[in-house]
Amino acid sequence: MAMTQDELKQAVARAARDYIAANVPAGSIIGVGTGSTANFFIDELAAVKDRIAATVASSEATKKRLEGHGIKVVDLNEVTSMPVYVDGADEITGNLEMVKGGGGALTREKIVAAVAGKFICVCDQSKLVGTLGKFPLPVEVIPMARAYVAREIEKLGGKPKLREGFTTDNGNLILDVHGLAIADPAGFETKLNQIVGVVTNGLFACRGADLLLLATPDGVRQMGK
Ligand SMILES: O=C(CO)[C@H](O)[C@H](O)COP(=O)(O)O
Repeated sequence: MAMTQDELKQAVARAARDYIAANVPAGSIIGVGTGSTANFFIDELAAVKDRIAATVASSEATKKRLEGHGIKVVDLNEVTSMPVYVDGADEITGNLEMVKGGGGALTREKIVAAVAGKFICVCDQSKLVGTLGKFPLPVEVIPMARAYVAREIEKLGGKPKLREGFTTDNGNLILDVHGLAIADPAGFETKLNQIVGVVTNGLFACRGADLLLLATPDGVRQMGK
């Protein structure tokens, strides 16, 4: 019988847990992402929680779920060394460039990932794409800059749509940018960051993932290292 998407997410979450148990020194601090795949990972991490010192959460939702399992969560400012950050993605290429932020946690995700030695992306095979941009690209904006940023994004060829009724953990808004086919992810990431009022965009290409664990019906494939 074909595996469901949730079964694939569960399988990749287990593979990430096993990777940590085998490769990350005992007593490490682990960065943890946001979303449904990250949630499966959190549930798996609970089984090896005695091996890790603590975690850093990329959202309030993740913090709540980690603490629900009795896993310690610390403030990123207390952390100087974090070997790995584990998170999902909305899209990822074979070069391990990603679109993230479907759950709206992109800014904290990018910050926690920046501190980590290695970004481990956990996905089911539906997320692997040739070109990024079919999934609307989330851009977090300061509320007073919303209309200006939207006009500037239109000049770059995107169609921004305000995520209605949504406020980020940082008190900002999300514009989801439709109609993109992103040929140069790192260049476009940098260009969007130049627009005044943009806090973060959901392209993770200047710093992409280091290792992709990709769940397929034939098992979990590894790309990168
Ligand atoms: O970037 C994210 C949240 O901001 C998630 O990693 C991304 O949306 C993937 O989520 P899921 O695992 O639920 O498909």
